Amino acid sequence: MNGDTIDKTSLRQIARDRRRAFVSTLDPLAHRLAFKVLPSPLARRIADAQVVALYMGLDDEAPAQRLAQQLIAMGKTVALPRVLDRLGSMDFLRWQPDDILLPGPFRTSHPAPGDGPVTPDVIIAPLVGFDRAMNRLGQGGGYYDRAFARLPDALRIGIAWSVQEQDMVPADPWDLPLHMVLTEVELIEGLPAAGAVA
Ligand SMILES: Nc1nc2c(c(=O)[nH]1)N(C=O)[C@@H](CNc1ccc(C(=O)N[C@@H](CCC(=O)O)C(=O)O)cc1)CN2
Ligand SMILES: Nc1ncnc2c1ncn2[C@@H]1O[C@H](COP(=O)(O)OP(=O)(O)OP(=O)(O)O)[C@@H](O)[C@H]1O
Repeated sequence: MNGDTIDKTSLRQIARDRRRAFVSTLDPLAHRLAFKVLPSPLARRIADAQVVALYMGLDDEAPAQRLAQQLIAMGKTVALPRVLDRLGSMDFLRWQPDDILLPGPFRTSHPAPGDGPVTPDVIIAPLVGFDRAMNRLGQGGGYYDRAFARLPDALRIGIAWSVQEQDMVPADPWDLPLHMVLTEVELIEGLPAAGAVA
C-alpha cells in the first residue's frame, strides 16, 4: 500500500456501495437495455479475434453475458472463466447462451469442461472500479491479474457501470492496465503504448 493514496480495500468498499446504490435506482428499462450492443469501435477492434472471454455478472456487476449473442453472430467463440482454486487460478471454457452452468467457488458458475480450456484473444473483465488511466480495481483475488499476466497479448477490456469510475485507482506492480473500458454510456479507450504502431 502506498501512503499517499487511498488503499484498495477502502476503495473497493466505496466503489461497491456506489455501484449498489446506482443499480438499485436505475430505471428498469435502462437496466434491461444496457450492454446489449457492442459499440462499433469495439467491434472493429476485435474483428480478428477468435475467442472472446465474457463473465456471468454477479449481483450489481455489469451483465457482460448479454454480449454473447452478438459475438456469436460475429463468428466468435465465447468463453467464461472457471475458478480452479481459492488462490487465484482460473481458466476459460467455451460457452453458448443455452449451455448449462455448473456452480464454482465464490458463487461463480462456469460451463462444463467440454473439450477443455480455450485461450482468449480478448478478455472482457469484471471490475469494482476503474480510472481514466485505465487502472482496474477487481475483487482482490488477483484472478484477472494472473490471467492477464499469463496471456499478455490478449486485449484487456473492462465493463462497468459509469459510476464505478474513480479519480485514481492505485496500481500495484503486477497490475496491467486495461486497453478499453465499456460503460452503459461510453467506450473509453486507453492511449496506445509508447512505441506502438497504429
Ligand atoms: N462475475 C464474476 N466472475 C468472476 C470474477 C468476478 O469478479 N466476477 N472473478 C474475479 O476475480 C473471478 C472469481 N473471483 C472472485 C473472487 C471473490 C469474489 C467475492 O465475491 N468475494 C467475496 C467473498 C466471497 C466468499 O468468501 O465466499 C468478497 O470479497 O466479499 C467473487 C469472485 C472469476 N469469475
Ligand atoms: N501475476 C500475478 N502472479 C501472482 N500473483 C499475483 C499476480 N497478480 C496479482 N497477484 C496477487 O493477487 C493479489 C490480489 O491483487 P489485486 O488486489 O490487484 O486484485 P484484483 O485485481 O482486485 O482482483 P481480481 O483480478 O481477482 O479481480 C495480490 O496479493 C497479488 O500479490
